[in-house]
This record gives sequence, C-alpha cells and structure tokens, in this order.
Amino acid sequence: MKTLFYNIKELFQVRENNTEILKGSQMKELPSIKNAFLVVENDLIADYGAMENAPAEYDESVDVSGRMIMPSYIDSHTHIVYAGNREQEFVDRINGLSYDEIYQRGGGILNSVEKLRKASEDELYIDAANRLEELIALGTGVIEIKSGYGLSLEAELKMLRVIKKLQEKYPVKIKATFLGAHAIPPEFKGNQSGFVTAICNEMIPEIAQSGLADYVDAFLETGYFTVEETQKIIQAATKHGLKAKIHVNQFTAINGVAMCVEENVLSVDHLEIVTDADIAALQKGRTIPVALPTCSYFISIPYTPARKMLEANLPLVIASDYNPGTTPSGNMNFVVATACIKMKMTPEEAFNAATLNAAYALEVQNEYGSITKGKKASFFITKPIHSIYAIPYNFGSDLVETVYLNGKKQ
Ligand SMILES: N=CN[C@@H](CCC(=O)O)C(=O)O
Ligand SMILES: [Zn+2]
Repeated sequence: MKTLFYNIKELFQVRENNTEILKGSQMKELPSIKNAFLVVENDLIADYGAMENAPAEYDESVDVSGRMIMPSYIDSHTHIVYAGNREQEFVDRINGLSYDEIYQRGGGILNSVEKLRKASEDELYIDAANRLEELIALGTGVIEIKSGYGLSLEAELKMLRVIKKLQEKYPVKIKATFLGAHAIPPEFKGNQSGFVTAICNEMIPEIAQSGLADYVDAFLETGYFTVEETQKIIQAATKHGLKAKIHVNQFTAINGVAMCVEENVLSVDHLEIVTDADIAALQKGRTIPVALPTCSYFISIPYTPARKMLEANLPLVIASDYNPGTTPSGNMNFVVATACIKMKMTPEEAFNAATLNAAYALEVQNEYGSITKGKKASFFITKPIHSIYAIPYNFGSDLVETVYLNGKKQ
C-alpha cells in the first residue's frame, strides 16, 4: 500500500541521512521542506520532497493543505503505570509542604507503592492504557515506561507485565525500564543496604531473565540512593546485559553524573541542578542528558540549565516524566512549550530534543525520530497553523489533528 500525503504546508525534521545525535549549536536547525509531499509505503517512509516532484502513482492520497507534519514525539521518560492519584499531596504542596517533607511522612513514592501493591494487574492495565491513548492522540509515537511503584520482585514484575501488555496491544513503540531503586520500601526500612543487595542479587537477575525490561534505572538522590549504591545497581544490570538510565540531580548534585558517565549509562535524567563538574563529565562521554521541564513546572523546582549545557556543546533531550507525584501530564506539546518558555530553548531546539535526540535516549534512532527514507512512518499532522511555532506559542491548545503510527491512521 502506497499513500501520498500532498500539499503539506511544511514537512519537518527531514534528514537525508540518519543523523544520530545533535549537540550544542547543531540543535538550532530543524530542517524542513515547504509545500511538500510524503510517500508512505506500508509502515515506512518511502519518499518525500517538494510538491512539484510528487509521484503520479499511488494507492491512496491524503490532502494536508494548510497543515504541517512532524515526526512523532519520543517520550523517553515516563512512569505511566500507577494506581490512584496523588491529588491530596498536590494540595499539601500548595499549602506549604515540600516534596521531601511529604516523602518523610511516608507519602510521595511510598504513597503510590501502597496503592500499586493493592491494585490488580487488570486495573493497572486499564488506567495505563487510558493514559497511553491520550498520549498517542497528542502526538507521542515512542515511549519509555518505568516500573518503580512495586519495590518487591512480585509487584515490580506485575508492573512490567502491564507494560508488556501495552506493548502487545498498541502500535506505539514502548521501551520498559525496571526502577527497583526508586525508594526504600517499608519492609526494608532501616536496612537500605539489604534492599540494594536484593535489587542486585535477586531482582535484576530475575527481571533480566524474564525479558520484561530493556533498561534499569535508580533514583540517585540525597535521601534516596547514594552514588555507590547506584553504581552497584548499574554494574549488576550491566552484568545481566541491561543498560542503565538514571534519575540524577533532581534536587542535589552529589557527583552522581560523573559516575554515570564513567559507567557509560545511556542517559542521565532530571538534571535540575547541574554543576560545572557535571557538564565537564558529560562532555567526556556518550551518556545523553535528559531534561524534564514539566516536572520543574509542576513541583516548582529549578529548570535544567539548557542554555548553559548547549553552550558547552552538549546534546539535550526533553521528556515528560509523566507520573502521579511530580508530573501528572505526558503532553509532549506542553513539554516543548515549557522548554521554550522556561528553559529558553528555541522551538527548533525543543523539537530536536523531543524527536531526534530523544530517539538516541531510547536507542531507536535507526527507526524513529526524523523524516528519513526507511524509517517508520510515525508522525502527526497539525491542525491548520501559520508556523510550527504555534505549538509552543499556543501552549494550552491541542494542535495535533491526526496521528499516523507505522503508516496507519490512529
Ligand atoms: N524522582 C523520582 N521519580 C519521579 C517521581 C516519582 C513520584 O513522586 O512518584 C520523578 O522522576 O520525578
Ligand atoms: Zn522520573
């Protein structure tokens, strides 16, 4: 089946060759073709170009007049499998409690752990599937989903099985991450080292064996997991053939980034607090930094210093962090807008961070992230707009009209 999309007002993120990653000033350019065509054959991008070169033969055609096409968003950091909500903590923060104070009282992540352990696999699946359907309609075509609200082998496997079911049922590409080291569960209170040992010696081997996870994650943060504990977890994961993606520098900088780069982790995520030493460490390795602007927005913490990092010629990814505690939204259009408005990224930089560079953070750069021949035909068509700047500019509007995943209209 050959489909011609014609009269595209502007076709974005067109890359003749498969560019792997954009650093620093390279992120300023978002290549596009005005008045373009796009040919999709089955699930792949077959051709594109200026309208005057559009092919005359095809099986069906779609008129894209007045509208623009962007490759699907790649959301490389989410926690969309969870039970219930944390609306009361939201109000508690408005009334003056901090995220840490709520955690110290047994809330925060542990609140979600208690709820998740009680929920059935089917209940978790229904809620997560509803969230995923909303995100697909908002333009997300590839997503990473973490466990981390079970914190026992049994409950973590329950979460990972829910993610597997989502992978089987939805055309969106899903990567799964085991986040056993998210917080200390009640049964290990006062025995943090015992929990880390259980993660390394029991949970990681079993989870690697199950094939349910692509990556391992840990919350490297003051009051959660230390640099040394996280290093042990990364090394145990490596031993079992799993790469790591690490939550780090959300509230404090404790030299975790340098260790992560040394251990060659795939990505370091959050980075609301970034020191010069962190930047120097990132410059030396292939670990990609991931900022989560809507987390900063929701819990009123500093934003990742994007300008400083781009000036240091680093690459940057933006992702949603969709989770019940710090970011109960996975709208990547709003993530792009927040990156522009609060982190002073240009729209071109923000779209590059949410598509092409994000593909690298999930190792899907050969299939997704740009309009390149041979890549998956996963993209969204906007509503009629003047320019692509409308997406961050009209930050409260949904400007995604139609979504195609693997060549199929959703
Ligand atoms: N900070 C660690 N994990 C999540 C929040 C988890 C929660 O509060 O439920 C995050 O990325 O922000
Ligand atoms: Zn997170």
